[in-house]
Order: sequence, then structure tokens, then C-alpha cells
Amino acid sequence: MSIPVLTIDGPSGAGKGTVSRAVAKRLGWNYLDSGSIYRSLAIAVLKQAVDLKDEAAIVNVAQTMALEFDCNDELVVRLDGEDITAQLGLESTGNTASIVAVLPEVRHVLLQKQKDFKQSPGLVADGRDMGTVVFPEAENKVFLTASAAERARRRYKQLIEKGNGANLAQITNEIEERDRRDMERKTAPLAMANDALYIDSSDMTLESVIEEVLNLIR
Ligand SMILES: Nc1ncnc2c1ncn2[C@@H]1O[C@H](COP(=O)(O)OP(=O)(O)O)[C@@H](O)[C@H]1O
Ligand SMILES: Nc1ccn([C@@H]2O[C@H](COP(=O)(O)OP(=O)(O)O)[C@@H](O)[C@H]2O)c(=O)n1
Repeated sequence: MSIPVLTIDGPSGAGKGTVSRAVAKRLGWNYLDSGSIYRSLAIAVLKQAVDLKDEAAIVNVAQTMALEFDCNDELVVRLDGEDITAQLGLESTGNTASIVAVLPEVRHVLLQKQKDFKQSPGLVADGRDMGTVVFPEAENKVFLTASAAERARRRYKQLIEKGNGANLAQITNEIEERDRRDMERKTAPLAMANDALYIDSSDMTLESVIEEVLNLIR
């Protein structure tokens, strides 16, 4: 029997990660946080002080970086043996991730790493192109979004709660800039798959979004 896949794509701060983790836990399925792969590459590129305009050098880092994901209660990510979990969630990391994610060759190199997460008994995959490019065969697809203002508020609150400083106006600008970059790139842009369920979570509680996604599976 084929392995079931649920894809959840959408822009930054829509709730993809939180909803995906909750649904994966309820179903007992594996979870792919594809953004963390692009984020890890961003950290590797920053660590090696690679010029963000040097496409060949960035592709080389993508090909050679060794990533380990430990998904117990909390996700722990090691890059070339070093624990980079604390840097993964920074907004600066997400912004750099969206710059390196524009490169077609980078996306090509990272494709198989993502496909390898499709393991029994099932997979919840969260990102931008899960339903369109990485798992087009998935039988359940969601496009999860919310207004940019609401997504910025959520991100702001999340950063403050984690004890990181944050500025709402700056986060709003960064989210809008990242939306633009993710939607306008040529390769695997952020777009809704034809066969996806559209959910605007602006005025929904987290619990009701999770319920709606679980209803799709049942
Ligand atoms: N429907 C919702 N209502 C209120 N807060 C939400 C909702 N969905 C997500 N959040 C909160 O917004 C923040 C960003 O969610 P996250 O899952 O990290 O988004 P994404 O993975 O799409 O960037 C988290 O703190 C999360 O708890
Ligand atoms: N499948 C994916 C996932 C992320 N990304 C890129 O990686 C960046 C960070 O992704 P993320 O999912 O961790 O970001 P958030 O939505 O959590 O802010 C995005 O802005 C995208 O540019 C991508 O191109 N394709």
C-alpha cells in the first residue's frame, strides 16, 4: 500500500508548523519541516561567510552539508555535528533561507533529502512547495494562510514569548518582503496546488484549524 502524505503549504506565520506537528502527533505520522532544511543551509552559508550572490558556492554548501534531524519531543538539528537548533528559529535565518531558496540548483539538490522523509505509516510535510513539487502525488493537501498583519502579530508574540526582542513594524516588513520573494521566484514558487483545501486562519483558533485538517484526513 502506498504511504499517505498530507502537505501543508503557505506563507510565513500562517501556523503551518504548529498545525503540522499537532496533526502528525495525532495520526502518529512522521513530520517534515522543509523550511528547517532551507534554514540549515542559510546557517551553513552564513557560518562559512559565503557571498549570497555566489550561486556556485551556495550550491556547493548545499551538496556537502551534513544534516541530522532528531525528532523526539523537540526537534534538534545538527549541522556537520554542531547543534544549530537555537539559531534555526531566528527571523534573520528565515530571511536568508528565503534568499538561498530562490536558486533552482539549490532546490534540486535538496529535493531528494525531502522526499526521503516519506516513510511508513505516513507523512505530514510543511513548506511552500510540498503539494506542488515535492509530493505532487499526496492525496491530502492544504494551503494554510492568514492576513499579513495577523501573521506578523503571531510571529511577534512568538518571538517575545521566546525571550527574543522583536519589533512589530520590522517583522511586518520582513514578512511582506519574504512573501514577495517566495511567490515571485521562478522555481517552485509559493502557490496553492489545484487540489488543495484553502484555509484562511486569520479569524480561526489553532484548535479549529487542526480540527479542519484532521477532518480532511478522516
Ligand atoms: N490560528 C491561530 N491562531 C492564533 N495563533 C496561531 C494560529 N496558528 C498559529 N498560531 C501561532 O502563530 C505562531 C506562528 O505559527 P507557526 O506554526 O510557527 O507558523 P509557520 O510554520 O506557518 O511559519 C505560533 O506561535 C503559533 O502558535
Ligand atoms: N518548502 C520550502 C520551505 C521553505 N522554503 C524557504 O525557506 C524559508 C523559511 O521557511 P520556513 O517554513 O522555515 O519559514 P516560516 O514559514 O516558519 O517563517 C521560506 O521563506 C522559503 O523561502 C522554501 O523555499 N520551500
